[in-house]
Amino acid sequence: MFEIATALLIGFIILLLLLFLHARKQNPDYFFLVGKVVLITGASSGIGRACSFKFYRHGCKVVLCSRNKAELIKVKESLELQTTALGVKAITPEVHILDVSDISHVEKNVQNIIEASGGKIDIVINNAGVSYRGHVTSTQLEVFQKVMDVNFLGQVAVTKAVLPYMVKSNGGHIIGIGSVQGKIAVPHRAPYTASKHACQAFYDSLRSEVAHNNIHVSVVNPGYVKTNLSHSALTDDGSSYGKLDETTAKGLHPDVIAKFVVHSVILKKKEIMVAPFHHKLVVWIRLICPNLYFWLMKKRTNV
Ligand SMILES: NC(=O)C1=CN([C@@H]2O[C@H](COP(=O)(O)OP(=O)(O)OC[C@H]3O[C@@H](n4cnc5c(N)ncnc54)[C@H](OP(=O)(O)O)[C@@H]3O)[C@@H](O)[C@H]2O)C=CC1
Ligand SMILES: CCCCCCCCCCCCCCCC(=O)OCC(=O)COP(=O)(O)O
Repeated sequence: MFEIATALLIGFIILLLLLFLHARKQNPDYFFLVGKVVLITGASSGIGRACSFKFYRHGCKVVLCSRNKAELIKVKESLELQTTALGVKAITPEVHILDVSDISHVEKNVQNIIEASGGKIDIVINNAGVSYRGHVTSTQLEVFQKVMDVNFLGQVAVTKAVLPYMVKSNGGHIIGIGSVQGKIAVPHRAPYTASKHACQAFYDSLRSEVAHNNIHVSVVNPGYVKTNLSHSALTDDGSSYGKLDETTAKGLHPDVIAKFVVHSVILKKKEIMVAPFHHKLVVWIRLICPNLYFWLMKKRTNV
């Protein structure tokens, strides 16, 4: 009887210890971010803009990049009206024009941006992206090329530009903003979902290559988010779709995604999916029961 009670007590103490260690691991240390240099692509709108606010408020130096300088300046001005969290000193944001689809120049352009911001880079948020609405049969090949350039090769080129700096300083964090569509393909999104699947594979491959350099790689996969994404989506002939889809309008607030991006850095998460339960279920169905997934997707197809 005495031995059983002792064994139960020891078991209970071990359980408490494990719970304590787990809670410590999950407890975000926001001070970790203070003074870090964070480069954000697509910072003029939506998720990128929301990330700029979160990292700025945590005391980071945010380097805001996109093609639209006027919009970036507006983001910078709004940031400067903010107070920082944790009572830390704010660092003036920087604004730089960067077109991630200008593939042959992106590496050099990003290196110039890093040098102009002090020659140091701690965190990169590869967020710039464009979506698509159309049918494969009627879509010009140039549209596939454009979506892949912005969403995939753009992220690869920015990553390649920052890696030498991170290797040299023996640390860094690269975050790819993917999508649920990097896990499952849906109809009428062929180039978009292909680009997001490519990114997922790229980061999964890169993660193990750079781990020994103390460089962390996270992929954040959102479901629908209320941004301009459907508006600027490309169509079959390369023109913009120009509409706010109902799915987008009813999507999550970009701040929610930005909060998970911050957590992915602080908690060094390899992958986070920020989506409703039924989206996560379809990802599992694709793995476990592919024929059910094929049937579900056929039902979603407008022909
Ligand atoms: N909204 C959603 O439902 C979801 C979005 N995502 C992903 O989130 C990311 C951000 O999109 P989101 O905020 O929703 O959409 P927005 O359209 O609001 O923002 C897209 C951003 O990307 C920038 N961008 C587009 N093309 C280029 C380019 N060639 N070079 C540089 N920047 C570019 C735009 O800046 P500018 O025009 O100033 O250059 C803009 O800042 C994308 O990767 C998207 O795939 C993932 C899942 C769901
Ligand atoms: C047996 C039970 C099955 C439950 C079935 C539910 C069926 C729902 C299908 C859901 C498909 C998931 C789509 C997810 C799409 C998504 O969230 O993508 C995020 C984006 O990147 C959005 O970009 P877009 O340009 O497509 O707006």
